[in-house]
Amino acid sequence: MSARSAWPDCGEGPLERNINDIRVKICGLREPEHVASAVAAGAAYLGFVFFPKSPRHLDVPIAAPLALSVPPGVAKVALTVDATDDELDSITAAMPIDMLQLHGRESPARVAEIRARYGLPVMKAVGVAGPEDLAALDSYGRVADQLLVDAKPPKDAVLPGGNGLAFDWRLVERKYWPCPWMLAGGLTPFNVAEAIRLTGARQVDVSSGVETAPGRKDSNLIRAFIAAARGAVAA
Ligand SMILES: O=C(O)c1ccccc1NCC(=O)[C@H](O)[C@H](O)COP(=O)(O)O
Repeated sequence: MSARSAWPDCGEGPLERNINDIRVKICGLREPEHVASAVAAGAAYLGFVFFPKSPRHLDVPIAAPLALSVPPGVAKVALTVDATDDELDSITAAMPIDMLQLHGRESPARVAEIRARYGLPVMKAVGVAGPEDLAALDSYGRVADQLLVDAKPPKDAVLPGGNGLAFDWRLVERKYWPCPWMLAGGLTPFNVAEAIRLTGARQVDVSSGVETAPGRKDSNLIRAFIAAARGAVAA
């Protein structure tokens, strides 16, 4: 993947993909079985969470073999929250990572700094609850390789993401930013097609919606989500 190209090279992946396909990211994977299910079902990105307060958190020595098991063509995304350089160093030194997802309060300057330091594409998560949140997407869109347009967490939430909450998709209906973007927040196998149709998103991200309990992924739900997303037609 080139530095500013946010699109992983899917040409040599286990599944042939069309450039027009909806790209799916399954986030918060912890078990080899679920990594394999997501890959076989056609996920374009797999997310590994490095945030100790999360039920999806992975210690680096546990994450490394999982990341190494991912075939070429499927992007491995390391999700961190306001990580220090030391923390990012330890993740990137231990396993092959294709993209860094920043899910904290990283400033645009910090996004640019991380991008330069690691030479990896960076996806910045931005929480949306109302129209006042949209300006941040413009500013981060100028420094990040991708935007993750996610639901803003409730004020008392322990997690800054992965809360299974949706926002009003009409806020981002047919919006364009300076870089590619991914829709997230409360997506499930049952609503993802409607979310794609309404927003025009070409990429979607899910965590809670393919779980039976926080942190417990389910292969059937993963397959159902990917099939529903890739079957959706964004008008
Ligand atoms: O998933 C987590 O536990 C998590 C922890 C800390 C920061 C972000 C986290 N997840 C972010 C994601 O990428 C989720 O996929 C995204 O927020 C959507 O989550 P969900 O609404 O649960 O599908």
